[in-house]
Amino acid sequence: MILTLTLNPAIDMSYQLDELKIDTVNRCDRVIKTAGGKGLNVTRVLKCVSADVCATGLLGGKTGEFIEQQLDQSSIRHDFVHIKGNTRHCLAIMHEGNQTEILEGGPAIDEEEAEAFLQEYDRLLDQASVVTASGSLPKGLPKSFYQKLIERAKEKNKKFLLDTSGEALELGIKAHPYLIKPNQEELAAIMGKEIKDEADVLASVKKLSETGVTYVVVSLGKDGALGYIDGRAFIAKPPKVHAVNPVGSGDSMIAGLAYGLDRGLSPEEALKYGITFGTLNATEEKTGYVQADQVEPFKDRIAVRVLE
Ligand SMILES: Nc1ncnc2c1ncn2[C@@H]1O[C@H](COP(=O)(O)OP(=O)(O)OP(=O)(O)O)[C@@H](O)[C@H]1O
Ligand SMILES: O=P(O)(O)OC[C@@]1(O)O[C@H](CO)[C@@H](O)[C@@H]1O
Repeated sequence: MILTLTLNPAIDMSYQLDELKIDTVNRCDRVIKTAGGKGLNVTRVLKCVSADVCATGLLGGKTGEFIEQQLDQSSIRHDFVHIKGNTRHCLAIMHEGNQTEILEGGPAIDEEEAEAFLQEYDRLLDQASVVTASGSLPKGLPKSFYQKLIERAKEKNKKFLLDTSGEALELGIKAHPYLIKPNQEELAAIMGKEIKDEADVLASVKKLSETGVTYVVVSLGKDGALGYIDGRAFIAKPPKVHAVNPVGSGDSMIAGLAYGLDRGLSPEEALKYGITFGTLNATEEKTGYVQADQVEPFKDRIAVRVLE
């Protein structure tokens, strides 16, 4: 079973506008509301391909109820800890080929809620083979929270895939997760330097792997991704597609990596699933969605180039 963690979920509101006008009224007829937050996007994509997946995290208020209803309607297994605060909304405005996002900070978590989550996590961990942890940490949880979750997963020999940024990522790396997936911008932030080309990416992933992360994947948007494991580097590139809504493509990539690793596939094959899910998601209007029948034919078209 793949266990997905969403500690700061959201109702994602996606608005499609021909033009975003500033300092005036914009009216929108094309609105999609989704049970979101990065980990729930991962979950939904895994459900699209009928993977054995369970979603957990922290949810509260009417917004939390809406998310649970959506998960029930999609027959997605979930086991969230209920909190006193209200789960947040996040806005993504698609306009003139751009993606403008406004993300609420979300509710604050108290000590009792954090402890309740840890107990639930330990119980679910026993049933999982792969764990994905995605997104920002809500207020109230220490920045070392993912680090703690990784340590617990490692004690039980579970593969932990961490997709976050900033201090939560830096501290998480100290616990040696199985996989991290920064994009180019996040990589530059962790390394504290500009990442201009493939050589910079390669030098950075080597440094990161020396810190004890087993598998480093750097996602490169429409150019695919670079993977580094056991001293081997490879770039996987998807064929060109018409992108409609790339929101959640990084999350879909995590879903594909988890899907491949859960099935015991090689890191290269798992990355091909990652790119397949990421790219197919970008071609859909819905966030965190792929069409199952497109997966295998698309995966066969992904080119992998070994760098060293
Ligand atoms: N515009 C696009 N066209 C085609 N494929 C895309 C596009 N954007 C993303 N992808 C696919 O999704 C994967 C992950 O995307 P990206 O590198 O943008 O991750 P990310 O920055 O974490 O994404 P996000 O935070 O928007 O979910 C890419 O490796 C690629 O396969
Ligand atoms: O605030 P976070 O947790 O970093 O990001 C939240 C978020 O922007 O990420 C997803 C897209 O990847 C959206 O579904 C969601 O709203």
